[in-house]
Amino acid sequence: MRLGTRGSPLALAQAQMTAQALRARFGWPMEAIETVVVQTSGDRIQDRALAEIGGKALWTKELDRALAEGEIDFAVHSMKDVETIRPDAIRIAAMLPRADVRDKLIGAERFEALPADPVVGTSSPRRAAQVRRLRPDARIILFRGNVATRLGKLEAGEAHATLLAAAGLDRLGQSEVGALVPLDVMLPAPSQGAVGIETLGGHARMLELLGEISDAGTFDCVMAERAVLKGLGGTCHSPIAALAVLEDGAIRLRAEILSADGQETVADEARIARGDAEAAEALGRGLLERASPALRALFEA
Ligand SMILES: NCc1[nH]cc(CCC(=O)O)c1CC(=O)O
Repeated sequence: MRLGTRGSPLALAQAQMTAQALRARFGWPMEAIETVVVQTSGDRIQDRALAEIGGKALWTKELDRALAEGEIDFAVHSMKDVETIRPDAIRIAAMLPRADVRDKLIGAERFEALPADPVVGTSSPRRAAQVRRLRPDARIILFRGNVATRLGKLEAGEAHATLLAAAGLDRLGQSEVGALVPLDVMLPAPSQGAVGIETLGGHARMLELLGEISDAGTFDCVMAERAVLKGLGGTCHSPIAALAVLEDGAIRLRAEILSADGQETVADEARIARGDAEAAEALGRGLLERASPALRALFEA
């Protein structure tokens, strides 16, 4: 079976986790799964913000094509990097159990410990807005590239601090890096910490096999967060955070949108049934209805 993945160290680590989960579940030998690395435009273009160059499709379109053309049987993605609306032929077949969903601050123990007028490197509109909410004196500079590249920029003194997902650091064996940011300080991006596996909707055997290693709780929570994004018409231009967690058989869903300067936050929370995408979408739409015209405009681009 051929597993398609991007070639970044994080993507390769996630691909290995997925291959290992399949081998363990079915008792397959090492050679049963071949890893096929597909370079994506997102990996090639490093000097501009994702939002500027075409959004999340840059991480998926080459893998989508490899699936469609039968070069790979399934593709492994960070769910955070997978657009809300997928091509008709492609199905999210499974998700691995979710890791730590929180962000980590690297460069200081807490935001309050940063010097006056701190320079913070990130390319995420959500993180930039959440940082500015806490530290209006912060200056945000663009940090892109893989995890090692970003840590290298920090090391080189280009910024006082940066933010990375704990999940990515953990998967790269760098759990000791950075300080966990509490959820009430920074609600994570929709789908943060989740690894998803896609295949063709017409590939029945693959859908069935992948279903066997899927974590149903993670799947339902991440789908709820993606539905919030859909309700908002959100893209990677928009500062959006959402987190769903299982609670007594249902889902507790929290979400917020922020103005770029972090001075306006609209947040909401609801208990919804597992699988109720409509309720999650409605929560997203509700945020927009309560936003100022200026904030709403961020979502109409
Ligand atoms: N946008 C890049 C990206 N996509 C997924 C992760 C981390 C792993 C995850 O959230 O599952 C990262 C890096 C980061 O935000 O630190």
